[in-house]
Amino acid sequence: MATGEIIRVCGCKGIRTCLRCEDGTSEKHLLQNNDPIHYEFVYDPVTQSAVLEENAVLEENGVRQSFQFPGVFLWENFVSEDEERDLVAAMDENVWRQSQSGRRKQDFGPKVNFKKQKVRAGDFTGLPAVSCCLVDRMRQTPLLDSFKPVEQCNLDYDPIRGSAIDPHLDDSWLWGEHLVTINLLSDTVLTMSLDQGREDMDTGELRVAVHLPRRSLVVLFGEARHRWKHAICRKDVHGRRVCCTFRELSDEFLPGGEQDKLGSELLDIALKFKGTPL
Ligand SMILES: O=C(O)CCC(=O)C(=O)O
Ligand SMILES: [Fe+2]
Repeated sequence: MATGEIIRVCGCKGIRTCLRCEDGTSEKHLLQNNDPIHYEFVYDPVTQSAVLEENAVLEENGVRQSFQFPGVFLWENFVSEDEERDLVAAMDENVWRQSQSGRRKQDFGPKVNFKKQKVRAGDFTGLPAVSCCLVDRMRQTPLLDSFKPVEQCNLDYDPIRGSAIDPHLDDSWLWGEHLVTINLLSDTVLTMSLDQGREDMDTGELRVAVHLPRRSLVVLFGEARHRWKHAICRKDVHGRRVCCTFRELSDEFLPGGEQDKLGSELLDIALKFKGTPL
């Protein structure tokens, strides 16, 4: 080991931290407290709009009370309580690997190098057997009727580890239009954010809280997929939370695309549902 190299007890790298590596000697976590001006909205699934939170007195800054927020689809009670218990029990039979920001993960998907834009099957053995009926069920809604997941990533969040995921956009070179997540074991909030605000508002950051009930499924597509970043804030993890995110292929890997042969090989593996985590 090189002199001065820090031995970390967790999966964090670079600017990411969790409660285990914020030991008081690192000042990196202070970065997380520099909270610039932002405006808080709440997503209303009935009107599919973002509504300014109560008590917010922001109108004098030219901030609107609400705006349409397309690209979020919420399916409450997607899994039953019994299914939730069985799904998590099946996941816990497999190893959880340490990941960044206090998360743990299990991956079922092809071997990808996003920087070099290279993908191959590698050791991928397919999505897990327990997901077969979940995928059949999600395809019953028109939005997902042709959804073919090629990757599943399970994440485990725990308030004791300070688990979170920073605001980010998912890759769109390999992954397609719909990001589908099943939220298990506790309610949480998916925080959507737009750094520059909207043209018809002033310049502060905008945040829209999408409340995710336990056992619900959420789909991000359109603007909510490509323009708005998404995050799970540490303050919104109240108990153990496990989620399963399913991703489909982008057009480049679908019939007629430049890499359609590779795409169909990967889908053949994925949809046999015989996978074990990588
Ligand atoms: O935990 C979640 O619901 C979101 C996870 C996520 O955004 C990701 O894995 O890219
Ligand atoms: Fe994401």
